[in-house]
Amino acid sequence: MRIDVVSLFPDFVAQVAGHGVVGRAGERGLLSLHGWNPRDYAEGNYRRVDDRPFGGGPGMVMLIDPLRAALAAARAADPAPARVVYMSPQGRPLDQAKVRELAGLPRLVLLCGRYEGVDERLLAAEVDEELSIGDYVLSGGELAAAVVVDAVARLLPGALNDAESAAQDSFEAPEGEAGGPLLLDCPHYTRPVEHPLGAVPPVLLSGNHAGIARWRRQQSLLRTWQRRPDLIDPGALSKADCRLLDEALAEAGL
Ligand SMILES: c1cc(-c2cnc[nH]2)ccn1
Repeated sequence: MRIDVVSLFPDFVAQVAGHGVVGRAGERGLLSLHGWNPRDYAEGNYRRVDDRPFGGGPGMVMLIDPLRAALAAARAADPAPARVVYMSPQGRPLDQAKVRELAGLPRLVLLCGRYEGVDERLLAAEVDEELSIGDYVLSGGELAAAVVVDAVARLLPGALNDAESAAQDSFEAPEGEAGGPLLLDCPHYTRPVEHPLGAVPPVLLSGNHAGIARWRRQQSLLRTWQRRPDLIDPGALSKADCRLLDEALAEAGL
């Protein structure tokens, strides 16, 4: 998979590409990451990339032409069709389903804005979709683009080792449970068994794999119910999950 990032801060791309799962995906030939700086396509002595907003108001707006030229250069760098995504608070919230969709594409171009944003005419003409990583304003789209790059890289076949894959799966709908709820992860524990901060739940020390799987599922259901009830459609829960959740709620006195 190829990801091109259009940004006024190209070293940002190198930072993301050089570490962890993204770096390893690059080393394994699973992902190539490229940066394109609109300032390289800006004209005039000052190579302007922004200007004052029509209608007045604070801040600056990114100009159409440098962005358009950088996008054209990115598109032309590879024959595969590219999905152009603008990282913006006005975008659709990013979720794991969208990450899975993006990870299945041959190419992705991530457009990062700065200042007050980008001239709307560029967005209308060049952008396929806008994505938000949350309801807050950042200094620019680069950190949001890094989130997309990391989340997508983790889903590329061969990017994760076995332990990492297992951890990743805990956030995915379990295989074979089509439409099963996306649940929050269960609690995790490691040595020591006894600690001033508390003990490890005995079931995890029991060696009873079925019992451990049941406890983990129940904890995920309970945690999701308590922290992100929006992720659970009670009518869509399996009978087994309903029983587990009811039991956990009763035990918790909820
Ligand atoms: C995506 C992008 C942004 C953002 C871009 N520029 C300022 N904030 C915020 C949230 N999700």
